[in-house]
Amino acid sequence: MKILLIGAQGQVGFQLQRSLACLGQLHSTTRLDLDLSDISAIRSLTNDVKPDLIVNAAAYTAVDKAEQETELARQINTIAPAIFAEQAKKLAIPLVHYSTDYVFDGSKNSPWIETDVTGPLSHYGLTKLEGEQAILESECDHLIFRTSWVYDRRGHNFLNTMLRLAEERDQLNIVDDQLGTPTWSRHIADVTAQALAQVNKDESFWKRNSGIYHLSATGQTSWKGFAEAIFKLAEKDGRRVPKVNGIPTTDYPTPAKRPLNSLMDNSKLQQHFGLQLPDWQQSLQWVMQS
Ligand SMILES: NC(=O)C1=CN([C@@H]2O[C@H](COP(=O)(O)OP(=O)(O)OC[C@H]3O[C@@H](n4cnc5c(N)ncnc54)[C@H](OP(=O)(O)O)[C@@H]3O)[C@@H](O)[C@H]2O)C=CC1
Ligand SMILES: Cc1cn([C@H]2C[C@H](O)[C@@H](COP(=O)(O)OP(=O)(O)O[C@H]3O[C@@H](C)C(=O)[C@@H](O)[C@H]3O)O2)c(=O)[nH]c1=O
Ligand SMILES: [Mg+2]
Repeated sequence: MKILLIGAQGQVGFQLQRSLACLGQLHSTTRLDLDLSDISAIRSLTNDVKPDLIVNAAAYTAVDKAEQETELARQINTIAPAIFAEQAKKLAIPLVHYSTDYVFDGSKNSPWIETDVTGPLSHYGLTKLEGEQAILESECDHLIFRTSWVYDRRGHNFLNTMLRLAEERDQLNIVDDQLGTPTWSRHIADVTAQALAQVNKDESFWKRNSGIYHLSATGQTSWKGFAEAIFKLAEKDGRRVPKVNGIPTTDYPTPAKRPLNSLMDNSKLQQHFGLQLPDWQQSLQWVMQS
């Protein structure tokens, strides 16, 4: 099997290079090989590579900047996935894609399920939602994993922001009324590979399983709770850590609005693939020790 992996230098894409390696021959691209704002380049690359599967881990993920760079965010998060889906349908191959908790408005009092009504608060969330919709409308075989609060040792993420700020500041004000679940990019990649490993055993795999899946770690916290867990582990490691003050979202104005409740119910993932992620604190410990 030949797998075309897009976004191989991102948090999830980088881990996918490792996780997908045993499933087949990988053709990985980064921004240098394929600029996703170039529609004709997307079409010619997929036609040239002739993959058996496309995995798109690229995205415009700068949530606040997306409020300004609206058109670029739309090109990467909506148009590019639409073209991949169109190509997948044309070549009769499946597409794996990732989306976000930010498609929701955060108003629910319990974890979000896949069929809940969406209502993005930010332009990033809107463009990601429209990317999902384009894939569904294309009617290609697909898996869309909606994940949340992704972090890793490398890349732009909350963990690395906190470790950087710890060097610079004695105190940090962190919002404590946005709830969610930090999810290690390695586990997103592992779930992707383990779900795909089930394809060959099941002739009706795509017919039965095409759709959206929530995919986050187990447990829940706030951004303040995430920061405190990071600093607890960093302190054990002998690093200097700042004092963390909890603040409401209203005291931390940002260009993009974020959902108050980002919690995701992962039952559908368990039901279809028998897969689940460990508790977020366990994963954070592994990441910090690595
Ligand atoms: N990060 C998070 O917290 C969350 C992410 N997700 C979703 O998960 C998926 C993976 O995200 P994650 O790995 O964190 O994202 P990253 O931001 O780490 O990686 C995204 C990759 O996309 C690439 N990219 C951006 N624009 C272009 C372009 N014009 N042409 C080619 N490549 C481009 C980036 O390249 P470059 O490095 O050169 O900019 C980067 O390597 C995405 O669909 C995202 O929306 C969902 C929930 C949470
Ligand atoms: C740096 C900092 C952030 N915050 C708040 C702002 C925000 O509400 C929250 C998280 O900030 P960040 O900008 O790191 O996170 P953000 O970019 O909103 O993270 C999101 O990224 C996209 C791609 C997703 O899909 C989401 O799942 C989510 O992971 O923490 C503080 O309260 N204090 C601080 O010092
Ligand atoms: Mg961010």
